[in-house]
Amino acid sequence: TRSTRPQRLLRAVQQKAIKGDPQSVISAIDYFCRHSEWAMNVGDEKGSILDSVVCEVCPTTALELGTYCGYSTVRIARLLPPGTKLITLEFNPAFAAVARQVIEYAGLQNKVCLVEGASGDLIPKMCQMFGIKTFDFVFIDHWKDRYLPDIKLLEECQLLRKGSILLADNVICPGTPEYLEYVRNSPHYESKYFKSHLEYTKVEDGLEKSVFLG
Ligand SMILES: O=C(NCCCCc1cc2ccncc2s1)c1cc(-c2ccc(F)cc2)cc(O)c1O
Ligand SMILES: [Mg+2]
Repeated sequence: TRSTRPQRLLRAVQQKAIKGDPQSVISAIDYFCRHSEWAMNVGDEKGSILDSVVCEVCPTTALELGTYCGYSTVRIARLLPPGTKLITLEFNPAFAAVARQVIEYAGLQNKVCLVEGASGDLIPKMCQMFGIKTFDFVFIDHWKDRYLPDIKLLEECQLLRKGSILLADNVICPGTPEYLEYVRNSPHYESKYFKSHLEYTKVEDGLEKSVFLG
């Protein structure tokens, strides 16, 4: 049977990147997506904004909603000091299977815990599954209509603390209007928009960074 796009992306990593070198994995995926097939990774332009926020926060506990092929997982995990854990949730088993191999190729499997399932089911189990009290950093990049319900769920489960940072992808394209309206008008968040472009295109998109004020 024909291969899938995530499988072709993984093959590009295995053929072009250096095992154990996260930067070469990132570059191989970006090259594949620019020159062979577009894929919905956060990409290099928004990816460097993601990098700067992760470096500023220096999280000890981090959550990613939406793993896909593991591109942003590798971007985040490569910046985390030893002893920190990135938990990443993926709904689609085929995406998760590819992401595990991409993360392992980058040599970051010891810093990442990939959990398969729906965010709405898994978020309430974070404490019992991982003993996580609160997340310092959350990268939101899954179903666009789940952004708002899932941050409300994070609040309800008391998984956010004063100063927790949320960084949301695609707030313009495909767009998350209800989420934006909420974090920009809620007294519980201080929000800032980082203008950029949809990965590998000239279409406007951006990241919204929101600090939970408690
Ligand atoms: O849908 C996108 N991303 C989510 C995939 C959904 C995967 C999920 C993970 C998970 C984990 C736990 N619970 C539930 C879920 S659901 C997405 C789409 C575009 C795009 C932009 C323009 C286009 F023309 C076409 C696509 C660009 C992007 O950067 C994206 O991130
Ligand atoms: Mg995205």
